Amino acid sequence: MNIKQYLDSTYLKTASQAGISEEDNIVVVKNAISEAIREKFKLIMIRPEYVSLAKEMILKANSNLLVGTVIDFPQGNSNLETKIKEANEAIKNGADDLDFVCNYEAFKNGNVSLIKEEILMGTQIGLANNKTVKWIIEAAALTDKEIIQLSALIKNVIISNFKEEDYASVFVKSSTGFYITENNLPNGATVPTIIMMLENASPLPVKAAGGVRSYEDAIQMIRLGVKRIGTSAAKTIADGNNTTNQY
Ligand SMILES: O=C[C@H](O)COP(=O)(O)O
Repeated sequence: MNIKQYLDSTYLKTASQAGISEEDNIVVVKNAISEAIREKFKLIMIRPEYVSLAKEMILKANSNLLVGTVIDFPQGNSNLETKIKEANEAIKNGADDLDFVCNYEAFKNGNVSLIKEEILMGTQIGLANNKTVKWIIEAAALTDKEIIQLSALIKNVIISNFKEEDYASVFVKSSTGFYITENNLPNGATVPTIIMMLENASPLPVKAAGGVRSYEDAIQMIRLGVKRIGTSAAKTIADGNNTTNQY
C-alpha cells in the first residue's frame, strides 16, 4: 500500500484567506505543486485559476501527478449554469478531477430536483471529458440523516444514469475543509461521517476530506474503505509513512 497514491494534496486558500499578497499566494501554490511532484502524490488540488500553472509545471517535470480543482467552492449555491461554466473552464485548462460542491442548502430545503439535476449534468460533463468527478456533501452542515440521504441520492443518480464502468470515477466527498461550525465542532472527515457515507454511497467511492492531519488519521480512513484523502497535510502524512508501515 502506497499511502501517497491516496493523497489529494490540497491548497485552496485565496490570497486574502491566507492573509498574503496575490504574488505570495502564487508562490505558495507553486511550492505545493513542486512538493506534490517530488513526493509523487496522487493529485494536487488547487483553485481553478491555478490549474494551467500546475499543468505546465507537471509537463515540464514529466510527472504523472494529476490536477484537481473545485467547482462552485466553497458554498455550492450557484445556479447550474454557473457550475457548468466553471466545470467547462476547468476542463479547458486541463484539470483531471472536478470536485463540485453540492448545493447542500437546497438539499436541506427539500429542493431534491435541483440537486439531482446538478449531479446529473455535472457528472455528464465530467465523464464525457474523461474526468473524475467528486460531489462534496459538506457533511458538517448536514444532520446524520441528511448525510445518509444525500450520499444515497448521489449514488442513485449515478447508478440510474451511467454505466457500471463509470462508477469508480464518481466520488462522494465529505467536506470542503472551509465550513465553519458553531462551537468549533469537527467539520470534516470524522469516523462516523465516513462510515455513513461508505454505507450509503457504495458502489461509488468515497473521498475523506477536512481535518485529516496525520498518518494515523489517514490510515484510519483507508482502513474504513475510502479511496482518496483530501488534505492540506499531505507531506506530514507521507512522512509518517517513513517510520511505520501499518499495512
Ligand atoms: O478538499 C480538501 C480540504 O480542503 C482539505 O481540508 P483540510 O485543510 O482540513 O485538510
